[in-house]
Parts: sequence; C-alpha cells; structure tokens
Amino acid sequence: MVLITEVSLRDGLQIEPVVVPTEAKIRFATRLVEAGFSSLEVGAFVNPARVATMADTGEVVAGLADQRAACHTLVLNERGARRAVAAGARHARLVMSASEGHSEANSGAGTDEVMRRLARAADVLREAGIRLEGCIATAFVCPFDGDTPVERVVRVARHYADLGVEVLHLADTIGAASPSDVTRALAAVRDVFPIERIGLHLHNTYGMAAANAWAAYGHGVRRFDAALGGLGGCPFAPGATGNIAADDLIHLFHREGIDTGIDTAKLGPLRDELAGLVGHELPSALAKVPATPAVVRSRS
Ligand SMILES: CC(=O)SCCNC(=O)CCNC(=O)[C@H](O)C(C)(C)COP(=O)(O)OP(=O)(O)OC[C@H]1O[C@@H](n2cnc3c(N)ncnc32)[C@H](O)[C@@H]1OP(=O)(O)O
Repeated sequence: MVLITEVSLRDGLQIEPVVVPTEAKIRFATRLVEAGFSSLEVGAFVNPARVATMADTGEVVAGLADQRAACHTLVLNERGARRAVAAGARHARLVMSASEGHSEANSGAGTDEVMRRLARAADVLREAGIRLEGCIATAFVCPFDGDTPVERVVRVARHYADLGVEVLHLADTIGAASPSDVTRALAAVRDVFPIERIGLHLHNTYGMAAANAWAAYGHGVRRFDAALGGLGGCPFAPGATGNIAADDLIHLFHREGIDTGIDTAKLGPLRDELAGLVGHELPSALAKVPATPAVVRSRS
C-alpha cells in the first residue's frame, strides 16, 4: 500500500494566474476524498500578497473539517501557525528550503533565520495539538545554487526531528533530481527519520519524476505527493513545472500490483474538473490517452 497525498489545491494552484473560488476548492477536495484519497494538501498559510490564490486557506480548511481525509496545509512562520490554529487545522506541514538561494526567494530569509521561524511556528502548532510534518524544498537541486549538498538536507531533517515532526518530505522543487540523487539523499536522512516516515514530493520538469518515485519505492518509501493531471510548480523557483501527475503515478503503482486505495475510474472526470477550474489542459500522460480499462486497472 502506498499513501498518495493529492496536492493540486496547494502546489497545483499556487502557480496558476486564476484564483479558484473557495466553494469550488471545497467541492473538488470532497470529490477527491470520494475517489479514495485519504490525504490532501489543501492550501498554504502564507502571505496572500505573494500567493493570492492561497488567501482563503483558512476557509478551505474549515469547510473540510468533516472530511475523513487528512487535510494538510503549509506553514512557514508563526503568523501562518496562528492562522492554522484559528482555522481549526489538525495537520500542518512546515516548509523550508535546504539551499540559501531558494530560501531567500521563497521565504524572504536565509536558512538559519527560517529555522528559528519554524521553531516558533512549531511551538504554536504543537500547543494546539496539530500534527506536524516537515517538507524540505530544494532537497536535491536549487535553481539558484545548483546541487544541494546532502549535509544541508540532513541539517534541516535534524531540526524537524527536534521540532516534533512526524513525517519528513524531501521535495524536488524544480524536478531536476535523478534516481541516484534520490538514493543518496534517502541514505543520508534515514539516520534521522525511519524510511516509513519519509515521503517524496516530486516534479516532472525533466521527465524523471516516475523514475525517481520508482527508485524511492525500491528503497522503501511509501508516501508520495502528486497532483492530478501534473498541475503545479513553485512560483519562486525559476524553471519549475508541474508535480508528478497523480493519475500517472497511480497507474504506475497499480500496474505493478501496488494498492493506492484510489478508484481510478473517478480520476478522469476529476482531472477534467480541475482542468476546467484552471482553464487549460493538464499535462499528465493519462490525460492524453483514451480510457482503456484493460490497461488502466489495478492488479492488486
Ligand atoms: C517550495 C514551495 O512550493 S513552498 C510554497 C510556495 N511558497 C510560498 O507560498 C511562500 C511565499 N512566501 C511568503 O508568503 C512569505 O515570504 C513568508 C510568509 C514565508 C514570510 O513572510 P515575510 O515576507 O518574511 O514576512 P514579514 O514578516 O516581512 O511580513 C511581510 C508581510 O506579510 C505578511 N505575512 C507574513 N506572514 C504571513 C502569513 N503567514 N500569513 C499572512 N500574512 C503574512 C505580514 O503581515 C506583512 O504584511 P504587511 O506588508 O501588510 O505588513
């Protein structure tokens, strides 16, 4: 069994020029849950002047309070943590970059300062009983600084462990990692988090996301972020394109006889709905092929 966190309402939408109405976000998240997703990323408590489409994250979280799925949101500072608490969030994902260049572009501060901010944010979140996960952006390659040394990744992982983070996510923010990069980083952080508490957040910029996911699976990783249709990208990382497509990744696992708990028959209509919300076609492989039940099936 693999846990796929569907991130289109956060990472998917954050790079889109349209602001999707709150009600449409809540409706789409509800349908994702009906399709079998038990974990979603639904927004980010960040400065709305920098990412306008995340301004309603509090309302989205509140609107999904009755859902049985875990609804995750990003928190990058104490202000964001207090907003998460006020919205009644039960899960939060701390985020910081491993590299200095992306940290400055994304968070407006270097990594030392962001570590201090996240410590204050984690205090607020823990106090409210919110479960913490931690994401390391640019864990493999930075668009400004180049390859990220694994020592920088391990340093952030240790900080997260000290803050009470339960699950560590390594993010290939610009989709430039290769399977050996994934192997190297996993080997380094496994001393800090056990493999069952490590997830991968992949982008498909250079077409290597599926290879990276499969390499990680071979090392024991069972948690993956993915966005339906391959929507997404970081607005503060030049050259970043879409997330690994949830529909393609689920197809890969199902063909390999690995269960995801997702009903693939529901993914096509959901992908169409998402394309309608953002106003353009989505780039996943499955978006381009006709539905062929003999191929798109679970062997598990
Ligand atoms: C790799 C990824 O894909 S991560 C996801 C994409 N990246 C993001 O969403 C991060 C975007 N960045 C940001 O939102 C900001 O840089 C933050 C929240 C990380 C830090 O903000 P800073 O600019 O350092 O905060 P600072 O304390 O200087 O405040 C600047 C303004 O933002 C506001 N602000 C700061 N944090 C928040 C927050 N969490 N929520 C709402 N407003 C905020 C402040 O009130 C202030 O507003 P003002 O100008 O009206 O006075």
